[in-house]
Amino acid sequence: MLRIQSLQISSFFATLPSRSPSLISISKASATRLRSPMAYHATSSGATGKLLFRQLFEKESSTYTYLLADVSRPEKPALLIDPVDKTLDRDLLLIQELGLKLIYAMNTHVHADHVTGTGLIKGKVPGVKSIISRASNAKADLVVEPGDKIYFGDLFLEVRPTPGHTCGCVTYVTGDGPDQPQPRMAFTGDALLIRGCGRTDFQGGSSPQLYKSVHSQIFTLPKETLVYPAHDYRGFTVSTVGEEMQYNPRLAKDEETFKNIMENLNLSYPKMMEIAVPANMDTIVQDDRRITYLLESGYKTTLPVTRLVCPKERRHVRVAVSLTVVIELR
Ligand SMILES: N[C@@H](CCC(=O)N[C@@H](CSS)C(=O)NCC(=O)O)C(=O)O
Repeated sequence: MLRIQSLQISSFFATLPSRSPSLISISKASATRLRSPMAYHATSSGATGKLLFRQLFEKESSTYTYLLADVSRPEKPALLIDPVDKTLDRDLLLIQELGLKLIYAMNTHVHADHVTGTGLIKGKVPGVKSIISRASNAKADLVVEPGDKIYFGDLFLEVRPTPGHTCGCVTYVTGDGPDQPQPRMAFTGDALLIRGCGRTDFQGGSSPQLYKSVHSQIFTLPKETLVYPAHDYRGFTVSTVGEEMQYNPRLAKDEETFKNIMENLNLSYPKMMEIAVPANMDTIVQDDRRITYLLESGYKTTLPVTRLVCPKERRHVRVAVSLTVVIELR
């Protein structure tokens, strides 16, 4: 008699010495650039899309993750903006419960205060593509540039360059058109926070550049555009472009005053910075290679390998393995 028993282990972590090429060999995956904005578009349906939107919070780093999906499509294609490793299981459960198909895991920039959930997602949900800006110099499956459009179903996000907090910051803005959500929504990362903005004292930060970015790329959007930042430290959840143009205590000022404010913030460096920046730069691309592992029982199994975090200065490589073991019982 032949019985097939299938055992699914969705996330299994191993800490391995970095010099163990015999067990796991990890190649550098090359990022692919999507060449034309239309390259993201699955169909050219004229039907009005319907947006499902959720704002999710990670309290240790006060980070917002955003879930967007086109629920007018049968497969309900979805994306996450700025997922956090610590809250990833929560977010993936929500996606599963809502019957969505996650297609993109995107970052607005290389975060310094938390580790992105992108790599974990790729280990747990096959087929998801990671996205970050080319200017960030970080690794991802798809690197985007100003003007690119990222389609999920009939809806899309437009990529606007907003450097200044980091050199690679972008703002993702929902599409402009009759079949796109109104008012528009701007996912500003750390460029523009509610009544604040990202600091400019590391990671290629520059206060003149941030001032120019926000004024030229965000404050030129319709005033009713909703502003959804990557962080809030005071309990705000959403603002509008018009509100921030009027009341932002930093960016509503003239440029000289803004620079002066930014030079005198006196913030301590994020506690996670030394771990988060290298981990998030080295994102986290599913490696196509597979390893064959000889089990103690004598059975062989083949496992897909995901590089999770590999800060260059660290001695160990952490590897996430999504494992399905098929045991044949005779
Ligand atoms: N205390 C937090 C870090 C707080 C911080 O520096 N936040 C950044 C965004 S994350 S790099 C920032 O730009 N803040 C601007 C501000 O005005 O607060 C930690 O230790 O993680």
